[in-house]
Amino acid sequence: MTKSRKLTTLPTEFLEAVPVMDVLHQHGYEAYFVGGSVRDILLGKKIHDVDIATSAYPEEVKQLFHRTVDVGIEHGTVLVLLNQGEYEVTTFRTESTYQDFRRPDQVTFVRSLKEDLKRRDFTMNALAMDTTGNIVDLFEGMKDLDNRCIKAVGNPSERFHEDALRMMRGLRFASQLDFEIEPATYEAICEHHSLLDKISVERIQVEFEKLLMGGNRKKGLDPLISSGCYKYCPELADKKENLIHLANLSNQPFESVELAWLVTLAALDIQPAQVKAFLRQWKCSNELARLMTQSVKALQQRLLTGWRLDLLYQSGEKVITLVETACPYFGQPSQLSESLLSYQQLPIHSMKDLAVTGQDLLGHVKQPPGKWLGDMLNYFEEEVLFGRIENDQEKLLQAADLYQKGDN
Ligand SMILES: Nc1ccn([C@@H]2O[C@H](COP(=O)(O)OP(=O)(O)OP(=O)(O)O)[C@@H](O)[C@H]2O)c(=O)n1
Repeated sequence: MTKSRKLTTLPTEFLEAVPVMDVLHQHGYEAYFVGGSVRDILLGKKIHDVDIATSAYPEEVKQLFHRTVDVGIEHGTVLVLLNQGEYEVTTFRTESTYQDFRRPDQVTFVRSLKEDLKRRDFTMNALAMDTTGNIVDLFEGMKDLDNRCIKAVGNPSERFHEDALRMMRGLRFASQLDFEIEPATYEAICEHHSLLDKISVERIQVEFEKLLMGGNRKKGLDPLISSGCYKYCPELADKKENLIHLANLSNQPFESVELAWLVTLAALDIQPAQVKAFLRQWKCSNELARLMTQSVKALQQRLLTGWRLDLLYQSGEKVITLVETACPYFGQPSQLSESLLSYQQLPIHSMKDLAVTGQDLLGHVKQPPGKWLGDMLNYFEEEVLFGRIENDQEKLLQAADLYQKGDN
């Protein structure tokens, strides 16, 4: 497929954007599809959004369309609203000086497609496609796609000095696309990994998660470790051995980001009490941190001794499902349906399921509300869960009398 220099049929995502490009053409400007969508369509993958690059300057783009939004005008990007769609149109540009290794210090708008493609990270990302499906391939991107190879455009050191994140992007593409990193590009990553020091955690996190979620994770993790890039990922600098362990687990793709983090945290031997601090360094959400704290704890126990009743109860279906799905990565078969059944068969699933409420107890015991009430409910919760008292109102009220007498 990638041998062809022309796509015979354009998918809808591209066709819908053609009217935008037609307007640009009618006014004498060039316009092409560029970036990830061109790469992905040539690989037969699903397209997210299409990016359009043009020789028109941002102000010129804005004059041609009734409805536009300045989404990143300093970098040349204007959002064009046409018919029912929204299209990012970016002026051809060069990015000359990158003093902070992050963002181009100086964007220069140019009229030449070649100049624009030449500043892009990898040859497979430096392809352009016109509205008829013709591929413009100035840097042998098609050959590299065919060879399943990630190769920097031009001099890799220059590309990584321009934006150090590109090294992490290269590793994540290796995992996502199941591609090899070309030797000179890999060597430059080894040489320049410390430039990642300047990159924000948020951007590294995005690439790391994509790497974990890729179809061939090992292909991204191995060079992440061997190149030294891992040292610039939060909290991983002294985790080389654990990362190797992670890379050598089953390479079965993760079906969710939560599962990816759970297996990663367990392989890295992060203890439940450390999970929150660890994920905070990664700028992950508090919600994920809470879920992972519970899940790491439950996974440890599941792998060691199997589920305990109280842990099933505290975990709930979401954590049980995650943990069971993680088990095969650590050499234990998943017992998802059995564990969910055990959970469903618990006598209660929360305190709300108790056959008595706080109000019932207040009415029965005839004591002003106080700490005793919470203690009693906690006691009943445990007794009912472990089957020592039946979840029946009458039985619980009798038990309340005994409890009051200190007879529990
Ligand atoms: N650090 C970067 C980021 C992006 N690009 C260029 O900008 C395009 C669009 O970038 P982006 O949307 O971030 O990534 P994609 O390559 O489209 O991949 P994906 O959508 O899978 O993240 C890339 O293809 C590449 O040509 C680049 O050269 N250097």
